[in-house]
Amino acid sequence: MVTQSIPTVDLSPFGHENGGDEAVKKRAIEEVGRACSEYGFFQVVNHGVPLGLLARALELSQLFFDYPLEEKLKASPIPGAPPSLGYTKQIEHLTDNNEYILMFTPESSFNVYPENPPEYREVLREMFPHFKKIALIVESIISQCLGLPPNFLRDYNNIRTWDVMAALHYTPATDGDDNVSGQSEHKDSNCISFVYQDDVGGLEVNKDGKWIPITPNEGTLVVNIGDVIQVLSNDKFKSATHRVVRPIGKSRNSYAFFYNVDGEKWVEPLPQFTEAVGEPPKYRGFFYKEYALLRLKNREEPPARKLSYASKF
Ligand SMILES: O=C(O)CCC(=O)C(=O)O
Ligand SMILES: [Fe+2]
Repeated sequence: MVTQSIPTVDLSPFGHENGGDEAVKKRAIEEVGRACSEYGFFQVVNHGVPLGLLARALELSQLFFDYPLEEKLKASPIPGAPPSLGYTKQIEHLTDNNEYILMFTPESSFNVYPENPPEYREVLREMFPHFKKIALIVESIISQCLGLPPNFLRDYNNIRTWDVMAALHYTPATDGDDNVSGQSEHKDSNCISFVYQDDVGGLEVNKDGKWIPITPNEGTLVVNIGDVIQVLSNDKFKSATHRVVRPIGKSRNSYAFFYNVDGEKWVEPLPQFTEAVGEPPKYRGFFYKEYALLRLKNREEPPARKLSYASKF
């Protein structure tokens, strides 16, 4: 049996300030386009995020999450701060068994950092702008493979205050555990997500009803399309369903960067994928903050276009 895997794209030609081989770039853009319409997922190598930093960040996560709960709770979110920045452990009775630290851009005063290990705070702060940089590159590639100008999504989505980074930890499943879920199946509501996972594995993407495991590789970042791109592109690119399965006997650490749109942003299928090509919009428009709130409460899909005349279209 051939094991399916998601496509891997080399980003080295995009790292140059003044160019990079145009033909190689064009091929990479085509590959990303195929991956986004077939899988909603791909992997990138030569992404420019220093591998030493990623490795150190995973080590520090392991040290932090190994502390007693009491120590970890010292980094609890400030009550009322959006959206629970700092350390959170999923409530025991929930299906998903994970704990995490969330942070906004290092400039944000809402962030709550762990005091220990002492180096952790600086490493978390250092990681964020690297993810942001790679997100801008991938965003431009996605604009191009949607047939839009390279800066289209960047101009549409120019407020960076809703980007979120998560350091995630999954406790090991035990033999005979009837729940091995780390994160149950879901789609990401944001624009584009980036995941760096340790060598334990467990991230899986659903394609045509089958779960494809994403094999960890220390040089690789996983990229997936979120609901915002699915809606803007009127389903040209799909936000793929994925999940995390907890491996037996091994704890797992990962980092996720959720490249987002601002809460005040109005999101609806772009005319390029509707009027211009004679396709009806598949979604009605929404302010992103309303959708983000809805997704916090439940795991609904983007609001489908209602067929009644009373709807927006
Ligand atoms: O931990 C991972 O590998 C993926 C996390 C994820 O899918 C999410 O937080 O939305
Ligand atoms: Fe996700």
